[in-house]
Amino acid sequence: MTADTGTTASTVIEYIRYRIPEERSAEFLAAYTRAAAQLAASPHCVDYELTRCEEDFAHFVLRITWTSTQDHLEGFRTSDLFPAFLAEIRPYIADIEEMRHYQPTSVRGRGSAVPTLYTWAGGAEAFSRLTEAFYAKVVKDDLLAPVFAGLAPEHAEHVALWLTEVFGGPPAYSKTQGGHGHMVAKHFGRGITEPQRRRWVGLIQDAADEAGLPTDAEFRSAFLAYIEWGTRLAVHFSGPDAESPAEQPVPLWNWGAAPPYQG
Ligand code: HEM
Repeated sequence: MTADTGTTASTVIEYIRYRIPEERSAEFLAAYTRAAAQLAASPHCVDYELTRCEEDFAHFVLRITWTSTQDHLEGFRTSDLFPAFLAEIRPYIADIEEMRHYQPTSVRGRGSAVPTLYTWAGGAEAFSRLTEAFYAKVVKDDLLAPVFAGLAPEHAEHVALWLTEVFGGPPAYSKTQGGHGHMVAKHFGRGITEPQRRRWVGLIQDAADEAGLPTDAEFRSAFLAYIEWGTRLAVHFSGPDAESPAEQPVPLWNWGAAPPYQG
């Protein structure tokens, strides 16, 4: 899954370094503001950002993530968008100091400026409280009790470990139980219905309230997005057409469009 970064294995990052004399920097920025409309419209462009050096105002770096080098050179450059783009930036071509494509390496990640959903929720104890409250409801529920008949005593804690890992906590589920494929396989053949899925979604939200998980809009919307995604996968993989998925890492869920509010 690439939801975390919005990029795929073949994406490439182009860096263009400019040195623009102070007296031309305003027109340079204005030209790029217009040229950016062509990048924004290109299906080959993932994202772009023009930055200016704090220590030396003459230095600018434009970073463009392309879906691939070939898509940049043969897709964007031969597209209808390119002539308008080139017309804007042509006056600055002689000011380019470097223009090359860079491949990402495995050295990448996030710092801790934004807490993980796991930390925000209250850590491992919060997820244990959540699944305990949840399965206490499940075993009394008319639609779900039959699905979970003969539930293993460790089930609630396993699901807590899973959620802990998905929301950015320690990788305890994949270390002690298995990866995504292992978890998905637990749902094979169970024939989960849409009403049962809906009830699961409703009860886990009730359990989140009861277990004291944060109620802010940003956390709950990200939490619910995962629950929607996960329960819909569970229904799919419990059905007659399900095939074993290739083993893949546990999905790492993150904040949605709204980051946490830290007043
Ligand atoms: C976000 C949604 C879901 C998550 C994160 C989730 C998580 C898990 C995990 C981690 C396991 C394996 C537990 C273990 O290793 O012992 C499991 C098993 C199971 N899940 Fe889910 N699940 C989800 C949705 C559902 C839904 C919607 C249903 C049914 C309505 C369901 C029914 C079951 C059943 C019956 C098992 C097997 C329990 C057993 O081993 O006896 N799950 N689930």
